Amino acid sequence: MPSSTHDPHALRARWVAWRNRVLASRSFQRWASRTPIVRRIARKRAGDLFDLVAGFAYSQALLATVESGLLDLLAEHPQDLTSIARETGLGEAAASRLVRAAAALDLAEEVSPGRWMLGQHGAALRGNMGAQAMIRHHRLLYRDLAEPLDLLRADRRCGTSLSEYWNYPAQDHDGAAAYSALMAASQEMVAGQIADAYDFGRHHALLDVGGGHGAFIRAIAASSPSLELGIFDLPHVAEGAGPAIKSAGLDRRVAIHTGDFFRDPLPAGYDCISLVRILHDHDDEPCLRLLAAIRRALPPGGRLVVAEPMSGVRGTGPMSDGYFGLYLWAMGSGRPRNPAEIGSMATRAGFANWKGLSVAQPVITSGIVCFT
Ligand SMILES: CC(C)=CCC/C(C)=C/CC/C(C)=C/C=C/C(C)=C/C=C/C=C(C)/C=C/C=C(C)/C=C/C=C(C)/C=C/CC(C)(C)O
Ligand SMILES: C[S@@+](CC[C@H](N)C(=O)[O-])C[C@H]1O[C@@H](n2cnc3c(N)ncnc32)[C@H](O)[C@@H]1O
Repeated sequence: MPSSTHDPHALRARWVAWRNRVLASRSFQRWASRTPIVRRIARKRAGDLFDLVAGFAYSQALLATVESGLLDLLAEHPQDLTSIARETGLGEAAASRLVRAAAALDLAEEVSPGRWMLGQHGAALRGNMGAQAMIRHHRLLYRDLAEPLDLLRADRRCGTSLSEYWNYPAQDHDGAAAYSALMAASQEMVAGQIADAYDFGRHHALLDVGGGHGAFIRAIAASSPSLELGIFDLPHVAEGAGPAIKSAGLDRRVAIHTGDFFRDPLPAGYDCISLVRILHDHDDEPCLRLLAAIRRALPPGGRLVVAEPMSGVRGTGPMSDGYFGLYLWAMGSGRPRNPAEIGSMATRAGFANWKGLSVAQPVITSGIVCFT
């Protein structure tokens, strides 16, 4: 639609159109690349665009780094190519190609000629088993994204690798165990962020709805020792929570409730309910039903804590819309939402108000708390 003089955004659109014509011009690009000061911005922009183009190759170099065992191998002592080749089961030429790619991505670092250790990204990733599990899991996502436009054109995204993997109600015991293990592996980083941002110790009892094998509840149990705890999940998932809860010595403190949160009432007696990485899986209408069920289960003064990656939060960059948007599309339901969208759904479902939580690493999760 052509911009009219009454359109309050017309000025911005005209500026963007002008700016983009300039940026697209080869002669402007050549001028900017040669000109002091501007040249720095031009290089940065060109590098950013190259990274966007090469992202898949970077991701696969990352996968090879994780799968080859390089993260452990380079952790403590410098290794030369002979030992890298031997330990990764690659030929020397291939090992050299891999470790150089890893170094280019800051996963590895050449500490003396021909000897390698972990780089800074490599060091952070080595301690993060959740991120490593996700890197392995991305095989399914990349399979679904091989023809992205076909995926976006499809009305119903059933039959994708991710829709089968996350088919919650229809999963058999093994399928539920696989996705619960993936979630549990990545839960440590999420729970740590939320426990630092919200004091669960102010409550008497916390119910984690969609709590899987209880990784979130186990983390909160450690930081809030007087809290009573519960998990609610589908029967074939919750049955897997028992052994983990027992081996953590929490079987007297954690109640396991089973049911379908879209059909069955949630248990009463909890003054706090958490939804960790649940709402973004579902479209708006089922989310509203779930939020209304949670509101009904909470007593006066009760609270709901929602934790998941959210869009529009400073520090998240392209993570939410650029990654989770496509991930959830391939999964066949849900979407990333910003804190205000989730808060407004909660108020439509009967909550009085909400506020955002200040989370240290919003690339891992954001959070809001909703008040009855
Ligand atoms: C001390 C010295 C030498 C220098 C100091 C310099 C300094 C301050 C360095 C910073 C060090 C530091 C604190 C690093 C921290 C790094 C962190 C926290 C890195 C975290 C990385 C997290 C990653 C990569 C997480 C990835 C998560 C993914 C991909 C999650 C995917 C989740 C999915 C697909 C969930 C699916 C569930 C569903 C179905 C959508 O509901
Ligand atoms: C993405 S996982 C998140 C698990 C956990 N909260 C976490 O962050 O690691 C979604 C969880 O919701 C559960 N779930 C999905 N649909 C459900 C339903 N209709 N009723 C009860 N639980 C359900 C799944 O079994 C799974 O444990």
